[in-house]
Amino acid sequence: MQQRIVVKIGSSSLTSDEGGLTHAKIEFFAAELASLQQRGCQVLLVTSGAVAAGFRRIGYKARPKQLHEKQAAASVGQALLMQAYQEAFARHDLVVAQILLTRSDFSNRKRGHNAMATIEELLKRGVIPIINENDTVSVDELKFSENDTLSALVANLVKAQRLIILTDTDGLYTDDPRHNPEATRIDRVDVITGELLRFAGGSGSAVGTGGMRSKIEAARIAMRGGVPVFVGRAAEPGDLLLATDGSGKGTYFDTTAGGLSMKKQWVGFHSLPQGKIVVDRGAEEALLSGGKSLLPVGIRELEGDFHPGDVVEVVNVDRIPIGRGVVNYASWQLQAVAGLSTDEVQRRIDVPRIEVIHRDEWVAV
Ligand SMILES: Nc1ncnc2c1ncn2[C@@H]1O[C@H](COP(=O)(O)OP(=O)(O)O)[C@@H](O)[C@H]1O
Ligand SMILES: N[C@@H](CCC(=O)OP(=O)(O)O)C(=O)O
Repeated sequence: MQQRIVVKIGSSSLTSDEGGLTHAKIEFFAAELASLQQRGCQVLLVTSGAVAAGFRRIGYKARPKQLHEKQAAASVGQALLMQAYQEAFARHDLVVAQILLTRSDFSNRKRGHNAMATIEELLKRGVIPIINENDTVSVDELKFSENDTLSALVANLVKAQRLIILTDTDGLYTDDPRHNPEATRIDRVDVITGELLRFAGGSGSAVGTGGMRSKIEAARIAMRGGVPVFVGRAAEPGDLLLATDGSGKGTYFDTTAGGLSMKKQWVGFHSLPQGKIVVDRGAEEALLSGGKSLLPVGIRELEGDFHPGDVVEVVNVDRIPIGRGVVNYASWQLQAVAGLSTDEVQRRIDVPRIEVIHRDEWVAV
């Protein structure tokens, strides 16, 4: 089977801090991706840069902050970005396709399936799908904002053999290397720990948004989907091939397990939770360490109006999210039996399954 590689390029690698595309960089990356394709890989590109490419053209002095301003800048910049990619890839006889996605395209299974079918067809025909968030229609509370998360969801969706996140630093350091010259690079990560997350700060440039923090979060999503990740830099010709082969300038996040099933990935990362359930310490332990299902007895409170089959977020008594799952109860039913023993629940209401969330439909975060 052909190797399938998703490459994500951040705004900081494509544009200048003052705004506007750096065409030499686009040409460099197009050549790098073309060499990967020539080697027989199927290549998908997740690109940022629409806002950064467009803001100066429409009169903003710096990257705008308000949502409607960013959307206006993105709608101008996205066209400029695609034009630049189209011209750069044409020099390598490659055709590109524009795919703009929102979070709801992943949460709605039919739309996700359609996007997937389109991408498969494009790959079959040797076309390079170029994916960005559909910035002009994304609403604030559901926005990806940075494209790191989007690239991880895409990598999981297409079952990529590797996700390569290219940025302006050569990997994850023990502190932001722009501010701390003593920081040292971490070459390999097997498990994403709290300490690792504390190393990672926000964006170091005037055009990037997520910083290293969102790259680690994205790596976590991809690793759970069974996709190994590289985060680093490609600055010299051949760097992308090196990154693909395991000797790139950056940090490798490895996976050992085969990854979650598509159903569990949907529950854990794509779905939009319709409510929230607060569980006590015993239930938290049963879900996280005991491999058990969630029963009504462990429920403290709930929020939201949900129905059987919806996904809800589960939080502990400190309100820290611990996972998500598919509920077997409507919120009004659960309200009536929260905290009660199984016998008591069965005396009071008639539900087809006693588990509030079955362990097969539960994903820890
Ligand atoms: N621990 C860290 N290691 C490496 N880079 C870090 C770290 N913490 C913060 N950063 C910053 O993250 C930046 C890359 O993120 P970002 O600006 O969002 O790039 P992109 O536009 O490529 O997504 C780096 O330039 C760096 O300043
Ligand atoms: N969709 C947006 C992404 C915004 C952004 O800055 O992302 P990133 O550079 O990946 O942190 C754009 O194209 O401008």
